[in-house]
Amino acid sequence: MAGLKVKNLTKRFADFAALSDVSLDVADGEFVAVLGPSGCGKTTLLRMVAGFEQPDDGEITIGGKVMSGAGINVQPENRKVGIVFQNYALWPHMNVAENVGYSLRVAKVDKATREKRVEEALALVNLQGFGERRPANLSGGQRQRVALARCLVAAPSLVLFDEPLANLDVHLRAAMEDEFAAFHKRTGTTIVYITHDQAEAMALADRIAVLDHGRLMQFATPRMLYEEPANEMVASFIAQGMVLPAEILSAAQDGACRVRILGQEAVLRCRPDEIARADAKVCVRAGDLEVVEMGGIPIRVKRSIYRGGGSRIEASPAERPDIELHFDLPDPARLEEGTQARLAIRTGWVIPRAEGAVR
Ligand SMILES: Nc1ncnc2c1ncn2[C@@H]1O[C@H](COP(=O)(O)OP(=O)(O)OP(=O)(O)O)[C@@H](O)[C@H]1O
Repeated sequence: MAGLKVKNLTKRFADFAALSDVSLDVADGEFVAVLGPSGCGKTTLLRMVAGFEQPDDGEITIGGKVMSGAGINVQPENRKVGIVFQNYALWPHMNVAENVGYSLRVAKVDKATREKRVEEALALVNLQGFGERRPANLSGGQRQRVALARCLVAAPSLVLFDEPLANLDVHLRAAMEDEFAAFHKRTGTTIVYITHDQAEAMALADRIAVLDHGRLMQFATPRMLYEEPANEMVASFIAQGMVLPAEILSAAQDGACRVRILGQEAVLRCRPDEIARADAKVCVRAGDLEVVEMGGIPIRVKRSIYRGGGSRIEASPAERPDIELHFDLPDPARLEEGTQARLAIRTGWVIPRAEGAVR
């Protein structure tokens, strides 16, 4: 296995920058997800790591060896990078063992070694004994596991997953998430997992790199992204955070500061270097808001959506109809459309000053 270092990577298509100055350090054996909205540059990054595309600037190192960089361009087949695609494209006329062993046959590996390595690869994905089956007689999840075994048989030093679950139904996705997590634990393979599904990234990855418009917004653990987003993009992208204007009334003390938000004072978590300022933005989440009888922010309910066991309420501050708030109201409480209520902010995070800060 091997780590991956991406340094100041830039890729332009004509004068459009698909990736700008992206740096990532993936440790040996780490599971990293690359997450971002459509068109943010995920696939471009993956294609460059795999060697299908050359960067305009920057360097890619795998296992300590420079693969792309000034004057260097190691061919894809020599990078020892395995890729599992969304569209697993198994040969329908070959059985599972033949599919998995195909690259070894092309490389003229002898039959006995081939059979042993195919058996080992199938064992890694929990498909022992499936060698004789045809792809048509497998479930979608089993086919995806064959695709994984086919990539593992070449003993890659790094495995790239390109939205591998995008074609599967919800139940199968959950089961495959468990499979991938178990596979990673069992093998310690270094994994870079491309997805636009944040629940998937949160569930699987040790760390997540959030991309937007070709730039790295934040590279941190799932918990850190949720609790301490580095900028407004990450705050609103992860778990539908609400970004609200605020005034910081006191500098940070023990990781918190006093803040005025929509006329209400609250104590929020913040970076240790936070200072009093008028132009701040804070991130609050549905669970940070609570309906109160007195005080709080006066709101008007716009919509109530029943979610089983409670409702998701969408509302706006009475004084600021342009701002969208949402929170969950457990049964039996009800707040119908047009109702007025009051909301207290129990906690939240002061978004750091530096735009696009990366940690
Ligand atoms: N060969 C190309 N020529 C011109 N523009 C390209 C090319 N490949 C990608 N792009 C552009 O670069 C940007 C990033 O594309 P990329 O496929 O990396 O995004 P993505 O994050 O993988 O999106 P999605 O989740 O929709 O697959 C997009 O705006 C895309 O249109």
